[in-house]
Amino acid sequence: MSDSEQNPQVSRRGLLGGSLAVAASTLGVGGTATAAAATAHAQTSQLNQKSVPFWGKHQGGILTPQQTHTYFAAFDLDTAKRAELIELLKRWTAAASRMTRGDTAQPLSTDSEVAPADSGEAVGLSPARLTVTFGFGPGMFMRDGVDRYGLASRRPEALVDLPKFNGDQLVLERSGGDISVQACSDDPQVAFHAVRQLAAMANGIATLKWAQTGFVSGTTRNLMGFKDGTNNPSTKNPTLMDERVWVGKEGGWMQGGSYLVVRRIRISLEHWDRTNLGFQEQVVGRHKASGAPLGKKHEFEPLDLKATDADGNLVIPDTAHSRVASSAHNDGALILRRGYSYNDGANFYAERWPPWHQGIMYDAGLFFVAYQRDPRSGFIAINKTLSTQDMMNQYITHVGSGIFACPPGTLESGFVGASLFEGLKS
Ligand SMILES: C=CC1=C(C)c2cc3[nH]c(cc4nc(cc5[nH]c(cc1n2)c(C)c5CCC(=O)O)C(CCC(=O)O)=C4C)c(C)c3C=C
Ligand SMILES: [Fe+2]
Repeated sequence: MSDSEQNPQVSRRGLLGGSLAVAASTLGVGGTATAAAATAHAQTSQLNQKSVPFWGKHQGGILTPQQTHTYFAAFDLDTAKRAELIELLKRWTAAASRMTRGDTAQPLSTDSEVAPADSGEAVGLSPARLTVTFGFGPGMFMRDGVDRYGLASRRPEALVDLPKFNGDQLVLERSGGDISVQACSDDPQVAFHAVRQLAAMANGIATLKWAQTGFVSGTTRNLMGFKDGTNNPSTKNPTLMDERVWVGKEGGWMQGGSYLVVRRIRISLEHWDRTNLGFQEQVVGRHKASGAPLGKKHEFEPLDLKATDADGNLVIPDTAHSRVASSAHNDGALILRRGYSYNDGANFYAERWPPWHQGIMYDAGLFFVAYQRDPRSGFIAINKTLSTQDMMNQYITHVGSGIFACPPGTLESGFVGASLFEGLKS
């Protein structure tokens, strides 16, 4: 978390919006209802106008309370020159710091003979808690056996290539990437704007490989209708975050950073929606309405993995998702999940076997996002178990994937990832 992240500041535009709203309520002409509405508006504005500081010990967007929208992008590097890569990271740092405080990506000129340095769709909008989180994929260190930037010796041991998991149906066009950029904001237009500007500024050095949008509701229910994220480790516990999310001294230049694993997981909503409520709850291991573990009343009660019913059967089935993913079932593995639902429309399908069904299938599911100190004892350990034991596998398919080393946060004098290049011979 950036140092001042727990105390987000109201941006310049936020102050303006808030004070205008307060002024409206003071001038209030229509009695209490109008005043109350204006106050409510002022409060909403205050909330939406908040900006999350960009500079700090850790990158924003990891422990930041989850924003409602994401625009994730993976880039491939085209340049063969380290200096150009560094130049890109410097440009991106400056632009991201500007945009997170509600500014344009680059200063605008009034010269009508040149294309605007910012596309402009976020002008006048609040940053809405925009964070931009950068990560480095394996291809930054070595691609096709070539050490393009003299960085191979700096590839962290923990940045492994993800193994193929049981049931994976990964699409290359939605997987991998040399650099990841994840913009999160409470305003989807702001999130897209941020990535769009960074992509434009990368011209000639890096190109967009794939992108994914996502959303989450205030109730935190995913597209299966279940509360998601309940049993996440608490981001309010700094000792736990240091143990499980932030890379420690062992990581060298990555100290203070974190490893990101993303998976585009398609959910067969048509199949799920025809599944009885009772079986849905068995699959997840939790009650649908309350989010409580099976056999319990409240969402945040701990899972009792040993509990049995009157017939001696496990209350939380041995293949229920919550059990199979739990720390207790995975040698203590723990990750910080920050996933988003995605909805990319619907596709026509035609089966080529009797009785030759045709129809429309949603392309929707979960854009799974997880941060951890070490993916080998985090995502990989848990997903090895899930991919072979989870009852939910009847309904989900992993179709996209990526792993990235997200460097520590940046000081105002530096740039994102600066520690990676320290002490390198030119
Ligand atoms: C490898 C890690 C995980 C993948 C992949 C994954 C996919 C996935 N999960 C849901 C919905 C839920 N997951 C829940 C809990 C949960 N999931 C994981 C890990 C992965 N999930 C963990 C570590 C946990 C916590 C387990 C525990 O200790 O209790 C839940 C229950 C509520 C919660 O705690 O968040 C839901 C619901 C979907 C739909 C999905 C793929 C599409
Ligand atoms: Fe899960």
